[in-house]
Amino acid sequence: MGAVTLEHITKTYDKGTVLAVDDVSFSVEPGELFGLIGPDGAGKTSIFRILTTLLLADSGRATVDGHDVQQGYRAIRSSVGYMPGKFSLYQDLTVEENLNFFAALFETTVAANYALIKDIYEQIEPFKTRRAGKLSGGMKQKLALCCALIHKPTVLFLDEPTTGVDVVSRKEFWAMLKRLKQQGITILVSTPYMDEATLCERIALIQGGKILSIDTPSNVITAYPRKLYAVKSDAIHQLLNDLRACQFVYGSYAFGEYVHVTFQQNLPENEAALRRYLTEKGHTGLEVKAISPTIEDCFIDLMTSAQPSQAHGTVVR
Ligand SMILES: Nc1ncnc2c1ncn2[C@@H]1O[C@H](COP(=O)(O)OP(=O)(O)OP(=O)(O)O)[C@@H](O)[C@H]1O
Repeated sequence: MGAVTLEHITKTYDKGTVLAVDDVSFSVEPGELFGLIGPDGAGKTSIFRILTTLLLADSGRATVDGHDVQQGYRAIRSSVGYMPGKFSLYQDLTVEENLNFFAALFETTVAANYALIKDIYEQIEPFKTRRAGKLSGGMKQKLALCCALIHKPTVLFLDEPTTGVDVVSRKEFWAMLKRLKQQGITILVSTPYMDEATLCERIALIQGGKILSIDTPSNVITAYPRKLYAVKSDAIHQLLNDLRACQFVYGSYAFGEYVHVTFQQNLPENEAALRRYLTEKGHTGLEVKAISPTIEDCFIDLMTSAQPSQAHGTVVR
């Protein structure tokens, strides 16, 4: 049995008018580092709250560590670690006091489980007498992770742990997760950052409460069904408009300094035809090159397959 299983979980809010989680099923294997990847409002927090027994699903069944989220909620609460998306520690308590508090809550001590948090705690130890509210984003995140780990959980739920954290701290954080995984902890992590997807062993891409794909990041990329091009010209806004109006273009969206473009059909003559079309439209400084898709491109393709009207979206990085 998976360390975490969801079968047809559905969750609505506001008397059924807001569908937050739509018939979601997946399982996470013991010891796996599994990512739930999707934009704001996709349903990630709702799923985490259901799995950590803080929220009841409308329908479906879910288990964590073999315990049903409804009948076995006590067992789940004592065996999982949860780091919510919003900073949830006591701002007025010091680093040390927060840690001791969470240890006491689980009837253990910091000393008893120090080995598990040592690597992470050593980085914030110089600030152990500082109030949590006065820590930087990266340090708050490390303290929250220590508190989530202090009772040696078997499954760790991390809801958007790197949101609002600087790039260096994000990198360090993922390195910490890898080390935790090596200790046999199952980790379910959510993130809106598509580039973090490749750091997970398997990912579920989620949008509008629905799972679009579940696989390893490399399989998700291999399954990308189209040839993808990066296009640039001196007039990027005009370029977006012209691509949108082009009959043989399927999708186009801004991606950094380029526009990513796919075609209605994967034909060898597409590239030359696009160059001709854009030159006739008066574009200068034109660059058209075939590229490999990223997870973000895969996400956009899966999303537009579900809703073709969104083929010409705008992604700003
Ligand atoms: N308590 C609530 N009442 C009404 N609607 C809610 C509530 N909580 C979440 N929602 C709605 O449910 C949908 C899914 O929200 P959820 O927080 O689960 O997504 P998320 O992927 O975690 O996004 P975010 O990072 O923005 O929290 C959104 O449309 C959200 O507005």
